[in-house]
Amino acid sequence: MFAQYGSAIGGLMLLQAMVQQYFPSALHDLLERYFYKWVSFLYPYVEISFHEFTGKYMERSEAFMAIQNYLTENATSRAKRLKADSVKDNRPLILSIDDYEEVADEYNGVKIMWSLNRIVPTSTTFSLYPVTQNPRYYTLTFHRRHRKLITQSYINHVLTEGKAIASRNRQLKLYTNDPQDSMWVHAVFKHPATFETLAMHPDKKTEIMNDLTKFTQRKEYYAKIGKAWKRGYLLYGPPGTGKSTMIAAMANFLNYDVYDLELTAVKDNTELRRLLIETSNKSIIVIEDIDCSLDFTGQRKKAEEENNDKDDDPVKKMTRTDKKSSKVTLSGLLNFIDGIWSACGGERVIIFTTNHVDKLDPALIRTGRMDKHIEMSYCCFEAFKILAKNYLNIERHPLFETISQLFSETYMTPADVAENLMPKSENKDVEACLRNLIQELEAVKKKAVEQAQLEAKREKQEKRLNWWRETRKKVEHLLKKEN
Ligand SMILES: Nc1ncnc2c1ncn2[C@@H]1O[C@H](COP(=O)(O)OP(=O)(O)OP(=O)(O)O)[C@@H](O)[C@H]1O
Ligand SMILES: [Mg+2]
Repeated sequence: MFAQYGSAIGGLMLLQAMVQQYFPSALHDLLERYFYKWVSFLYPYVEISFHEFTGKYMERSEAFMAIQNYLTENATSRAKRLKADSVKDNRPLILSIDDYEEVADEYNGVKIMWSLNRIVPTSTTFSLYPVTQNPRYYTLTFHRRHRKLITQSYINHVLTEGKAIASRNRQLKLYTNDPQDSMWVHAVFKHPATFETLAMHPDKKTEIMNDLTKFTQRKEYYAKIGKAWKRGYLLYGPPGTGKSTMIAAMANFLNYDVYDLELTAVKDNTELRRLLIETSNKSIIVIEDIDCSLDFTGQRKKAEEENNDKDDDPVKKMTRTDKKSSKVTLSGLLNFIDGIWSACGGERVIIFTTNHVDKLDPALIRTGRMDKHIEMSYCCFEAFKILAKNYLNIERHPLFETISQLFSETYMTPADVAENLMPKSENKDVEACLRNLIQELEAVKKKAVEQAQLEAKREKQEKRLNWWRETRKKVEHLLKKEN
């Protein structure tokens, strides 16, 4: 049908060229007007082009990329000529429709044609296009009676779907700020941690996952209340309880890039602002160990540091110098977090981690700044079961009862539990690993009991000493009185 219409249009084109050459201009204008009426009468199809490069500086068009993703996923199975794109990092081969190929799509029962074409230059001129080949463009063809549906709904559907596919398939990146030139440098982010493998009570895990999902779906809500589309998490807990693992699991869950911001490498607030502005949408900004990163606690810490200056330990000295040379302030950081992203739009998660939540300035952790405080604590039996599944591929075992009892009596970090569950040699079986853990748990429990006894003894001695001191004071007082 398209071919028949095409030859009819070709005939009309020839006629138009003859008219231009042989008829006077007044008549030629009149005929041209009718020409377009005939064309639209004979060819009831509407065509829309989406070019690969657009704008003054010929940037790659987002719409073009979204359409490419959409067609690759939805329509390539129906295309006859496909192009295989080279891929890195063992990712699956990407098949997209080849140049000058057409594919049909259907939307609400309406047939739509897509074709991929290239612009053929009329003369050899200097090209602004960043590729040596002729730039491509997609043409969308549909019957004019569906104009409203296509322009108001279908195109939007293709672009949204295409962007979602890109976000699903994109390679996550891990950025870190380079202390030399204070720029973000990145590597591919490939951390195997997921919420499934994270050892934590399932209820707590579900709560965090729901919180993240709700956040990603609330674009309109944040716009309505006039707040930046961001969410702040404070992860706190002893070393080895999975704070960094949780960040990786969040990044994999949300499919967000991670920006690991090393505050001690940031010179001043201006630099901090630039780094924060340069972060992309859909990203997690991480500031680890905030209590060690900066002089967050203000005056209280200064006094402490003056005392510490007498300390000659070279490592401690170096960290102190780092802290002093960085002029980033607590208020600067908080203002940026609140201010910049209100203007930047885009969804961002900011995560602070600390081992000592009690040492943080209340201004930093007050509600509104950090939306959710997550305690990463010692391993419980529920969390152990996840580690046992990860490391030993078991869901139950007769020794679980003993282990459950021990977890209710003592503390061990998930990192230590994981370490003890790991088979140390080839011939170690599941039971040997579990017995190894039991032995370690018992040793920790014994140590804790001994520690507690020692503490109790010390407390008792202290009390006795105090009683003697008091009594001596009283006796001395009485003797003085009598004299
Ligand atoms: N909750 C957990 N679930 C699964 N693995 C864990 C968990 N916690 C710790 N691990 C294991 O222990 C290792 C260390 O944990 P991680 O680095 O996440 O601890 P952390 O809380 O960030 O410690 P730090 O305070 O020292 O930075 C991880 O590589 C992981 O294998
Ligand atoms: Mg960590």
